[in-house]
Amino acid sequence: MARAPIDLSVYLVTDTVLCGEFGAAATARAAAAAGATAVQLRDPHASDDEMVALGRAVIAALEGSGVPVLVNDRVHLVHAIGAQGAHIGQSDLGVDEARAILGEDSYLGLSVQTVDHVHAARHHGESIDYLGIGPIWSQGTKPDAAAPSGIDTLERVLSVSPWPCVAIGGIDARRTATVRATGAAGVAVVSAICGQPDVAAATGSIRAAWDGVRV
Ligand SMILES: Cc1ncc(COP(=O)(O)OP(=O)(O)O)c(N)n1
Ligand SMILES: Cc1ncsc1CCOP(=O)(O)O
Ligand SMILES: [Mg+2]
Repeated sequence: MARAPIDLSVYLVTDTVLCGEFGAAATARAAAAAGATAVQLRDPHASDDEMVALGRAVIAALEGSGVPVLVNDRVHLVHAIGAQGAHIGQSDLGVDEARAILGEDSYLGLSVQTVDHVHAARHHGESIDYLGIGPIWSQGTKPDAAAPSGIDTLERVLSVSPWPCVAIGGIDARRTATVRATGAAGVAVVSAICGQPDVAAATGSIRAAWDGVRV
């Protein structure tokens, strides 16, 4: 297994609708320039063809940045897009199936909501690169998400996880410092970046909060 560790500190998850006319590709580029370290392409409403076109546009926009792109759910599109990995959840295809599609060189993230989910995934070992935990706080981006779990659940999952963990759900610059204090590897953010009037400034404030810089 030759995958380099992935920097998850400021992890942008795109939302095509929220990004609006500015677009997911321009959002990814502006966010990367302002300190986002990873991008997840997430669009539950897009067809596969639309997802491939969007993904290629995001990859092109990020060229030279070194920021990896991971595809939400649609693992079968990762290679067509030229992405660096995928993110799956408890209701998606399984880790073994995803890893078989991806091969050994691509990143794979898994969503968990509970400590039991971590224990159930433990045998996958190095097939998984990181966990996404959430929603931690109330959020309006994913209507079918579980109820917010609170920071206590994040701390409990962190205490048993053999993988780096990112928190997701209701995270903005103010809450980023709270997440960092738990020992998480990063914050995954949708609406605090996508559709913001100044994407670079919004990302920069999250970056600064993660880095502990007072602004
Ligand atoms: C980083 C990160 N963490 C969690 C999720 C949620 O994944 P999932 O539960 O599979 O829900 P969908 O995003 O697929 O609707 C995520 N996407 N990213
Ligand atoms: C994709 C996802 N998974 C759990 S919550 C969520 C959406 C988080 O969106 P926001 O960052 O706008 O709260
Ligand atoms: Mg999913």
